[in-house]
Amino acid sequence: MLTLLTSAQMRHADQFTIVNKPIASIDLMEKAARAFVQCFIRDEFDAGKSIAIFCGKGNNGGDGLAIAHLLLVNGYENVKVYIVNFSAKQTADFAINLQRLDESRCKKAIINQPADLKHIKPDLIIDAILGSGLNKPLTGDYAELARAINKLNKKVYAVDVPTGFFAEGSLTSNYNGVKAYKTICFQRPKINFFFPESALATEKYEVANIELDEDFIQKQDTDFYLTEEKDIQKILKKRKLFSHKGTYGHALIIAGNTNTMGAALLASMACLHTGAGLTTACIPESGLTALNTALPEVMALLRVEYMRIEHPAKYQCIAIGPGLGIDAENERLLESLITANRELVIDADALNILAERPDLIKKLPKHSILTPHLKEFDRLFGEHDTWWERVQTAKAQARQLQIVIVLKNQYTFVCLPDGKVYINPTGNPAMAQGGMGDVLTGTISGLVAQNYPAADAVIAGCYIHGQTGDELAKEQYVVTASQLALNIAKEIKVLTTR
Ligand SMILES: NC(=O)C1=CN([C@@H]2O[C@H](COP(=O)(O)OP(=O)(O)OC[C@H]3O[C@@H](n4cnc5c(N)ncnc54)[C@H](O)[C@@H]3O)[C@@H](O)[C@H]2O)[C@@H](O)CC1
Repeated sequence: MLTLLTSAQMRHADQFTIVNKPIASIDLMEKAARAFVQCFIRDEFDAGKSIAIFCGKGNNGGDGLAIAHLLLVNGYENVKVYIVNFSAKQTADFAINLQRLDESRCKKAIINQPADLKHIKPDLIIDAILGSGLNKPLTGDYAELARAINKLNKKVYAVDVPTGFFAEGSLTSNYNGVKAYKTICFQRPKINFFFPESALATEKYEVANIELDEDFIQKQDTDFYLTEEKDIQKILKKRKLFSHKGTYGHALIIAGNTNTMGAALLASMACLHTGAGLTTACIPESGLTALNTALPEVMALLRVEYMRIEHPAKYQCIAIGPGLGIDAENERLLESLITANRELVIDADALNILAERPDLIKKLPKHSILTPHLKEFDRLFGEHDTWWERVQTAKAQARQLQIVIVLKNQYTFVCLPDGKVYINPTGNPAMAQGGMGDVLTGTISGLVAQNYPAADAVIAGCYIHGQTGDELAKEQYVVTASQLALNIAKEIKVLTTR
């Protein structure tokens, strides 16, 4: 798990490295500039392009000056630095790099006001005006300058963070900073890169390693972690010799209705391909033929019969919700399962039923797993203006109710009962189609059935689900839910044998 740090924590990591490595602050800046240039050159190898580097007078600007020098050294002829002179304050490292640049043949100009930008027509822009030192929203000349840079409509590479972008905390939808094509940030991604509103500030990001003290960084107290492939490899177990279907658990998927039987099929299919020993789908009678035809390995239990079962102890996992419908009978069923105090995987319509029954939310069995998307989440826990606020609520509810909340998005937030948030890095827009959530529920259920603890099942389930989609998207414009379900077993094999 990669710890994700706030800007203040990153500053501590910088300082710790400077004192303990030891390395002079100016040399660390040089290292950052080198790391940036290495990434930049990989993308933009045409040394003939004209590059405008906008530098503030803090350390972000200091990086920009060092980058200018290194680009010249690397044969980029048309580099020009624009010093943004809106404040008299400058840092010591900025001053040293300015002196170094004065001694080189780099072209330089001063921007005293945003209007000075009028006649600039570069091919590329590097934004090093304000970095992680941002302490208030952009106003006045800075906001004006950001607007003018955006109006140039050029490819912008941001150093560490785009000017005006807060690395953590609530992001508003009226972002007024520099809009970057790519942000090359140092050592760690910023927490806010995983929040949807960041799309207004940067299309993508790349992390450049500047050799800060990793031990120190990993030990920082944080609520945010980024899941890595090696974490999943540690979680997943190989199939055992002499094992049989009973070894891998029995999952009950309560899903589907007259017009939504597909959801039950998709969740059951994913559960099967994730490796549950037995999968039973609890469905309405109208879905029997479909189930028996499409998924011969899955057993059927008619919903009316299930109503009579009082002790669902024979299942290692019970999932409820995909395509379920929100009628009174399903509400009674959900209530009886919650009252039986068995941990559940709760999705889709079961979440919608819960949203109408706050009394049931309070009684949710500990270690239950909720998998809402944005709208389902807000129905459950109230409207939120920003994703940051939404994730704060998810963290608080997961802790208070001692449940796992899987807040689904491009980067899914897995909120655990201990208050920690694990951000899932896999998945892609080709997966944005109906049925994907049903497949995720089935994947998580398959792992719970195999006796993985709730947190492991969810962290691994989200990763496998996204990774399977990423592999398919390499060759496809869109990935359908059933294709994804069918490919899960292949991806788990890759993860357990790599
Ligand atoms: N040794 C270090 O600390 C390292 C720092 N690095 C760079 O340093 C950056 C951080 O540098 P700084 O802390 O000097 O800060 P910045 O260069 O981001 O900002 C400079 C100053 O701008 C002012 N400011 C903040 N918000 C403003 C606003 N809305 N309008 C106008 N002025 C505003 C603040 O007073 C701040 O000190 C990182 O993003 C990174 O690029 C890298 O060189 C790696 C090493």
